[in-house]
Amino acid sequence: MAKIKEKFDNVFELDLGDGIKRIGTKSLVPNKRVYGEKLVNVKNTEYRVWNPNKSKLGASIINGLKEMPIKKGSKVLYLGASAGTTPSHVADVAEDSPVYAVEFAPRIMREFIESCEGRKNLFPILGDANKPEEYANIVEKVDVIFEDVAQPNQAEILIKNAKWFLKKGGYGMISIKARSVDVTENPRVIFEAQKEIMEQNGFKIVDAINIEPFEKDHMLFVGIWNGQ
Ligand SMILES: C[S@@+](CC[C@H](N)C(=O)[O-])C[C@H]1O[C@@H](n2cnc3c(N)ncnc32)[C@H](O)[C@@H]1O
Repeated sequence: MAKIKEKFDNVFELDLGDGIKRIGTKSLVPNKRVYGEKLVNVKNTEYRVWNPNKSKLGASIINGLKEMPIKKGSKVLYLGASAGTTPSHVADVAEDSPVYAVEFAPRIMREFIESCEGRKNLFPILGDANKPEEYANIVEKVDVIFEDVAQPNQAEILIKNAKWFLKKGGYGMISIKARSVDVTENPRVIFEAQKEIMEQNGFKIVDAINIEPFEKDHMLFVGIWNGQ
């Protein structure tokens, strides 16, 4: 019999009795898988197992994220939605609050739109995260910006979007892929440099998680926005 414990708001530790550490979110759309994830029923509630190999946010939670800024009721701007793996879990956590999810590749966007079916709080936006002004007519002020775009200017994209959309005291969460910045440089040097860009532009970094072994040379930073 599976056991369940709430780790963070709307994020659950699932014990399926096999000794493997798993987390999950309540299925907002029961019986619907987004990326082939396992569905587990406990006491008449269905949970989707959050696969850390396919989600950097999932990996960060397994690897010891201190606090989860995305909670029930958080308004979220998600940059780099891809086909919706992590955005779907974020939408489960936010529950009845909007998650605006930006993706710039039209082919992936079509898959993402399918995964949004039935999810009343997940809003797909075809757009370039470098140009927040282009979706400013859709997105409102948010509590959290989550970014996973794997681009050379990752930190700058977060700052640009924070200036438009992040509430003062809100959180920026960013997955930094060292190889997208510079394949030849030592990843630690890149992480420090990206962190410094955030600190010099209005973020106070409060958490930093290395997400190996799930993803090589990736860090997740969490920062509080001072509002500029
Ligand atoms: C690593 S994948 C994201 C995976 C996704 N966050 C998840 O966990 O399910 C990065 C995505 O960011 C998108 N992307 C890259 N640059 C972007 C930009 N400037 N604006 C919007 N999307 C972008 C890519 O097309 C790709 O789908």
